[in-house]
Amino acid sequence: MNLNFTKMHGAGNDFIVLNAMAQDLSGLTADNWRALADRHFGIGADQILLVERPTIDGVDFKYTIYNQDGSLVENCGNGARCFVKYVSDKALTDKREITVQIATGVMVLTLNDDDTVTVNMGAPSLDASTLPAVVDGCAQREQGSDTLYEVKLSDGHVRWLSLVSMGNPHAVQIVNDVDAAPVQTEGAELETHSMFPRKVNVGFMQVLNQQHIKLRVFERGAGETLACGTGACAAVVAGIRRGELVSPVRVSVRGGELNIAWAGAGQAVYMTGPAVTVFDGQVSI
Ligand SMILES: N[C@@H](CCC[C@H](N)C(=O)O)C(=O)O
Repeated sequence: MNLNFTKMHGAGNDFIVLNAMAQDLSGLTADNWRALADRHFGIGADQILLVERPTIDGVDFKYTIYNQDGSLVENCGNGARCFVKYVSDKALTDKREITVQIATGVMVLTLNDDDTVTVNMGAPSLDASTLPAVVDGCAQREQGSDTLYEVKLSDGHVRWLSLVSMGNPHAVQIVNDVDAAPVQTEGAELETHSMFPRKVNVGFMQVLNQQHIKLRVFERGAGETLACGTGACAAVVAGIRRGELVSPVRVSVRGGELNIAWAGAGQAVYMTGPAVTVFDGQVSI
C-alpha cells in the first residue's frame, strides 16, 4: 500500500501528516505508526497526525495524533499549528480560522498574516486526578496559587512537580540550568513513574525572567523532542501559578521560540509559533 504524506515541523517537533480523507488509513495499526516514525527504517517523526472528517456538526476537521511509539494521544500543540498550515496549503479550506475536533473537545486554530499560527489550546485542568496522577499520601506544598507534589527518584533525590493537563498530562519542575538538567534519565524515570498511571510528559523549565523561560520536555511516547507545544503551555501555566511568570511568556526551546499567553484560572491558553513544511512524499507500507 502506498501512502501520500507530508513531513512538517513546529519549532523542530517533527510530524508525518497524513490526509485520511483522501486515502484509506482505517486498517493501519500501532505497528504501522511506529514503523513510519522510525528514524532509521522509516520516515522519522516525533508524532503522526491524521487529517480526518469531523463527527461534530459545524466543525471543520478532526485531528488524530499518534506518538512515535504508536500510542494514541489526546493533544499536540505544535502539531495543531502544522495541521492548519497543511489544510491551508493543500487547499482543503480557504478559512484562516478553523475549528478542529480533538479527543478532548474542539480547538480553534488561526493562520496569522506573518505565517505563524495561533492556537486556542483551551483552559488547562489543574486537578491532579484529570492527568491522571495518583497523589494520595504524596507530600504537597503551596507556591503562589499552585500546589506542588513531591516525587522521590530512584537515586533518593526529591523533585517538586506542578501538575497540569492540557488535554494531555504534564509534570513540570523548575531547574537552575536547563542545559545541565538530566532530561533523558530523569524524564524517562518520571514518564513511567507509578504516580502517573497513563504516563506523563516531563517538563524542565529555567526561568530567565518573568516573561522568558527556557524549556526542555521529555515527551511521553517520544522521548526528548526539540519542542513540545502543550509542554510550553503547561510550563507557563505552572510558572504563572507559582508566581514566577507574567503573561505573555516567550518560551525558548531547542528548536525555536514559542509565545504563550494565559489570563489565569478558567481562561484559555493561547500559543503562537511557527509551522513549516519540509517535503511531500510517498511511502510504501
Ligand atoms: N509534541 C506535542 C505533544 C505530543 C503528545 C505527547 N507526547 C503526549 O503523549 O501527550 C506538543 O507539541 O504538544
